[in-house]
Amino acid sequence: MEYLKIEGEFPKLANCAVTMGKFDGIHRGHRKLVEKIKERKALGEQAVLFAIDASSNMILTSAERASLLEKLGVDVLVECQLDDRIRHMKAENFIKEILMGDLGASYVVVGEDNRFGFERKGTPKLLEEFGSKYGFQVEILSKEMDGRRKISSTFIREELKKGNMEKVSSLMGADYFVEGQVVHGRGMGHKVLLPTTNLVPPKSKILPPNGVYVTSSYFGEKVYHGITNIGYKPTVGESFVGVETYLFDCEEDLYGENCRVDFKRFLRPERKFSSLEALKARLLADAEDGRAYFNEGDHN
Ligand SMILES: Cc1cc2nc3c(=O)[nH]c(=O)nc-3n(C[C@H](O)[C@H](O)[C@H](O)COP(=O)(O)O)c2cc1C
Ligand SMILES: Nc1ncnc2c1ncn2[C@@H]1O[C@H](COP(=O)(O)OP(=O)(O)OP(=O)(O)O)[C@@H](O)[C@H]1O
Repeated sequence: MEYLKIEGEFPKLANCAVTMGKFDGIHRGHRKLVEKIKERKALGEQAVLFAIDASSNMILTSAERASLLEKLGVDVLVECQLDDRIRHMKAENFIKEILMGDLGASYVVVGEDNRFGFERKGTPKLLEEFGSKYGFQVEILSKEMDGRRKISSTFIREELKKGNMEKVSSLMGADYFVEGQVVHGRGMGHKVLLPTTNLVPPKSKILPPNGVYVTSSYFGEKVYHGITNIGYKPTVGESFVGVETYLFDCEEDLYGENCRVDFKRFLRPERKFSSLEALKARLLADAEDGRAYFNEGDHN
C-alpha cells in the first residue's frame, strides 16, 4: 500500500475508486466501503481511501490505521490534516480540485450521511450531481446498524469509555488493541507478584477505563492469552498510564519485542491494595476469571 501523508500539494493519481471520511477505528461500516473500492480493482481501478487525520483522541493511531488498511487490501491511503485550506474549501471545489483533479476519481463511494467541504455542505447528492455531469460513478451506502443505532466512531468511543469491550469488538468487527514495544517495568512484578509485559500506549490513543481486562497478546504470529491492567498501579504508584499483561503459560523473555494486545472483556476496576500479598491474591483470582473466559464458547 502506498501511504501518502499530505503536506500542502496533493499527488496526481488517476483511475481511482475513492472513499472518504475520518475513518477512526475502522468499524464495520468503514469495512463495507473498503470492500466496495476493492471490488473496483477488477476494473483496473486503484482502491484509494482518503482520510482526514484528527491526530488526537483516536481509537487507532494513524500508523495503526495505515497498517490495518494495508492488511484489508487498500492500494493507496491519502491522509490529510484538517488544516485551514481543507476546512475552508467549498464542497464543489473539493470535488473538482481534489476528487476529480488530484485523485482522478472514476468511482466514489460514501455512506448516506457523509458530509464534506466548508460548513459540511457537501452531501452524497452533490457527489451524484457532479458524477453524472463529469462522468464518474457514485455509490451511496446505507449505514451499517447495531440494532436501531448507526455504527459510528462516536458510538465506539462511547462504548470504549464505558469499558464495554464486547460491544466495541462487535461494532468494529475486530478487537480494540494497544500496540507497542515491551519495556522494562520496575521488576517488582517478576520478583514479588507475577511476571508481566509492560507497554506504554501512544498518547494520541483513547484508552478504556483503568482496570483489568481479558486479553490476547500477539508477538508476530504467536499469541498468548492473558489478563491486562491499564492504569497507574496505585498500590506501588506509577507516574504514567501503563498497559501491563500477565501472559498465561509463557516463560519467554519478551523484552524489546513488538506486541499487540487485543482487549476482550473488562473484569474489574484498578484499585489500591493494602499490601502486595493482597494484590497477588487478587491477580491469581483475575487469572482464573481470564482463563474461564477462554474456556467459554468459541473465545480465542
Ligand atoms: C492483571 C493485572 C492487574 C493489576 N491490578 C492492579 C490493581 O488493581 N492495583 C494496582 O495497584 N496494581 C495492579 N497491577 C499492577 C501491579 O501493581 C504491578 O504488576 C506491580 O506493581 C509490578 O510493577 P512493575 O512491573 O512496574 O514492577 C496489576 C497488574 C496486572 C498484570
Ligand atoms: N455505519 C456505517 N455504514 C456505512 N458507512 C458508514 C458508516 N459509518 C460511516 N460510514 C461512512 O464511512 C465514511 C467515513 O465515515 P466517518 O469516519 O467520517 O464517520 P463515522 O464513522 O460516522 O464517525 P464519527 O462518529 O466520528 O462521525 C463516510 O463516507 C461515512 O458516510
